[in-house]
This record gives sequence, C-alpha cells and structure tokens, in this order.
Amino acid sequence: MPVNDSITSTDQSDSETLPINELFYSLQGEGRLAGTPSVFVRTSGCNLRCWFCDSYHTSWEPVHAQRSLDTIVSEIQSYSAADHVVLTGGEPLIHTESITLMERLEELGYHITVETNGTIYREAPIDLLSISPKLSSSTPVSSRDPAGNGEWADRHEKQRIDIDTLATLLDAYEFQLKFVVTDTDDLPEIERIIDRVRRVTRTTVADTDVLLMPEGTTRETIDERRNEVAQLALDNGYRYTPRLHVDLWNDAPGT
Ligand SMILES: C[S@@+](CC[C@H](N)C(=O)[O-])C[C@H]1O[C@@H](n2cnc3c(N)ncnc32)[C@H](O)[C@@H]1O
Ligand SMILES: Nc1nc2[nH]cc(C(=O)O)c2c(=O)[nH]1
Ligand code: SF4
Ligand SMILES: [Mg+2]
Repeated sequence: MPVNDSITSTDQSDSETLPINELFYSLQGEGRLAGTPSVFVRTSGCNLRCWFCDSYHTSWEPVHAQRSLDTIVSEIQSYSAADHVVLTGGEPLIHTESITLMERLEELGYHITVETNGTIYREAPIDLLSISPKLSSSTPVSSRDPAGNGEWADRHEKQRIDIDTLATLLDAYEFQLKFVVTDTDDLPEIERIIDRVRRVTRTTVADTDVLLMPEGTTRETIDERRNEVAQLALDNGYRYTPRLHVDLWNDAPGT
C-alpha cells in the first residue's frame, strides 16, 4: 500500500469517466518491472488495429462500461497489497481523462506505468512509459485481418510510427521500448526505427532500453517463438522480455 494513501483529491474529477474494459490485480508480465504485483486498468478504444492485438475487445470490437474515476480509484485501492498501477488499453493516451486518473493516483503515492503504442504525447505523472512501437508486421492486411478484409490496413500503416512523437515521449519520461517480434525478419525495421529516433531525441537510447518480446497470446505460440527472439536479443545487445503472465496463466482472462 502506498504511504500517503489517506490523501483525498479535491478536484472536479468525480464527474469524469473512462471507458474501462477490465480492471484486475496481477503480476506485471512484461518489461523491466516483470514480476511486480500491479493493478491493471485497461481502457477501451484504440487508434491502431494490430492484427495480433491480445486485447481484441478494446480495439477491434471495443466493449466497455464508462466508469467514474472515483470507482476506478476505489477499486484500485481495494487491492491493498499493490503499490504499482499499470494503465493500459486499448490506447490509454487517446483519453484526456487518463491524465486526471494518473494525477489522482500520483497523489495517492502509486508508481504508474503506462503501456502505449507511442503515437500520442500527453503530459502526465508517469513513472515508466512502456512504449511498444508497431512494426509493419502488425498491419492488418486482408490475409491477417481478424474482423474484415483489410479495411484498417492503410490507416494503421499511416499512423503506427511517428518519429517526432516517439522522440518527444523519450525526452519527457523514463521509458522502455518494447517491440513485439513475430519473426527474425522484424529486426531490420526495429533497427531503422531506433536509428531514426536516436537522431531526433536529446535522450540517450541505450541498446538495453530496447526490449524484444515474442508475439503470442498462448503458451504454445510463445514456446515456438521465445528462443529465436532470445537469440536476436543476444546477437544484437538488446534485452529479451518474457510474457510472464502467459507462462503462468496462459490466456486466462484477468491476468
Ligand atoms: C494491448 S497493448 C495496449 C497498450 C498499447 N495500445 C500498446 O500497444 O502498447 C499492451 C501490450 O501488449 C502487446 N501485445 C499486444 N498483442 C500482443 C501479442 N499478440 N503478442 C505479444 N504482445 C502483444 C503490445 O505491444 C503492448 O506492449
Ligand atoms: N500480467 C500482465 N502484464 C501485462 N503487462 C502489460 C500488459 C498489457 O496488456 O498492457 C499486461 C497484461 O495484460 N497482463
Ligand atoms: S496498439 Fe495496442 S491496443 Fe491498439 S491494436 Fe495494437 S496492441 Fe492492440
Ligand atoms: Mg496484455
């Protein structure tokens, strides 16, 4: 439990709401905080449509209940062992109300990680920005479209990488760059993106700030892919990140 959890907010946020797909307590499964007990708040709605999106009901078919920030904060506090919150989605930074939520959580002393696709800049009290820039292998071309016939492909392709926004985010926050790897062929594009960002940002992007994560939502898929992704990390000096939640709980909901 955060130390200053007795502070109550006096702002006008009681009337603000966010579309919430799910809220649950789990171990952070990905990235440099993997293994950390955390409350996950998953907003609904996304500006992209990755064909492999593991949160289908926030992107392709968004379903949600609008929930007041008060009830979201209360439910987070009900997990009394947690002092880390992960705000994810969908794309949490499409919602301005996400900022108010983070301001309230900061007042309460929580460590805040935001999982984002890196296409939107917002000023907010973020402790770790976990950016997952999307590669061309994420584009929902007709042969890989889970919901139609490639109707989203052009829009996704145009919006998935914005180097200036990425650089602005890296300059503003403690970050990790977490790439979803479907195949070893993804490597040249990852290198190009890092190279382009390094030319624009004022921050140093170390190779160990770059995390390679196997694509997959089930143990079977991760089993097939983890060794080649680990080898890519070894060969190039990048980090490998597991998907601990998949190892532990496979594709069970709320994990
Ligand atoms: C559902 S996204 C939500 C946050 C944000 N929209 C984003 O993409 O970063 C959460 C994390 O899951 C990753 N992800 C989504 N589908 C995946 C899959 N099939 N395999 C591996 N990682 C996946 C994303 O790249 C991101 O790091
Ligand atoms: N355990 C667990 N860790 C995660 N790290 C990032 C997640 C996400 O969906 O953003 C996630 C998730 O869905 N579950
Ligand atoms: S950007 Fe994130 S939430 Fe949106 S479709 Fe891709 S993986 Fe899913
Ligand atoms: Mg997930």
